[in-house]
Amino acid sequence: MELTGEPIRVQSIIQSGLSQVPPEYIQPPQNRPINTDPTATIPAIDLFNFNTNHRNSTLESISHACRGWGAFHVTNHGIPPSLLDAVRNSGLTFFNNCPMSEKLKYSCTAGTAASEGYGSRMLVSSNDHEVLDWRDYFDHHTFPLSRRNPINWPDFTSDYREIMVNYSDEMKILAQKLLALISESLGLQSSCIEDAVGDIYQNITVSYYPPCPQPDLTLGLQSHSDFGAVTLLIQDDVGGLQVLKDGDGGDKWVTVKPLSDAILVLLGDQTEIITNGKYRSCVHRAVTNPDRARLSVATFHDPAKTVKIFPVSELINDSSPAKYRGVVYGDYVSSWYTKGPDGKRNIDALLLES
Ligand SMILES: O=C(O)CCC(=O)C(=O)O
Ligand SMILES: [Fe+2]
Repeated sequence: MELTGEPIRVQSIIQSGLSQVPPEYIQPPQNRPINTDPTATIPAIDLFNFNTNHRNSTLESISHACRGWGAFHVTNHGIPPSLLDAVRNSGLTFFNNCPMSEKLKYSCTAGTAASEGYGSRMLVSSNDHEVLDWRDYFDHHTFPLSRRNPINWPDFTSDYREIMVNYSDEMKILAQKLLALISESLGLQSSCIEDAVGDIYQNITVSYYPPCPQPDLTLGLQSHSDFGAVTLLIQDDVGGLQVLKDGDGGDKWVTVKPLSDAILVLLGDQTEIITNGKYRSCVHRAVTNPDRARLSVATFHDPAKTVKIFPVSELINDSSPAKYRGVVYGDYVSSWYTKGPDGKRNIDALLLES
């Protein structure tokens, strides 16, 4: 999602045989991947295929995970493991086997935020101190259907587009079911959060993190929270995703250990606003390693750019006044692209005085 300049793919840097990362990928000391807590594990919630007999205990687990982490794994979610594998394999085959000259034909448009296609760098700015991510990605526009045009996606493997379409459909249904459970876990009508979001805009980003010769100095993806409603993420067995967890001894980074066939649910900033801060969006980042390329697939579910998001009235009262001012989603996204997260959660700009 780089907005300016000639794109450089991280994979081509590594293919050139460099033993040190170029200076623009070196993080300042305070952002380097230290301060990890090896003992903590993010919650895993068994959805029992949405069997209503388990609903109450599931709601309780969701409430707990959303308050404490803003992230949790789900198992028995109803998506066939073969589809998760097919998506991972299709992504890996594209990044590993498709020649760079072919991949570049899909380059996303420079100068346009979140444009569809093959790219690198998470964000931009006019800020000279910007540090780049050790990551390449492919972004797919998938919902509403008017945005979905599989002709823009790779066809390096003959079933790539079909698999992505299938995955997109399944993820949207799962996201809707999860938003219903998340609403109910707050005592709200099951449609509450989805009603606030409106028509779901879905993007699927396949991220590829090449091996990095200096993982202690770099980040695959800098610290951020996703700005939409909910992200569903799968990764391969390499590992490298970390979530920020608060605790008595201060904030610590916790590695999300790959859990076979599970899907990671990450709450985004709009869910934090809608729930008036009862549930927090999850701050996360990706670290690199020197040995193996890593792949993840993040499916974002967001409001339309024109929708105004604000805390739902049911969660506002005298003892819990509105915490955030309303924001037009498109304005929220543009402010992020203009300023970048810059160590501060973007959402904090919306905090009302209490
Ligand atoms: O690669 C990962 O695990 C994280 C990806 C991510 O956070 C994103 O694309 O927003
Ligand atoms: Fe993210």
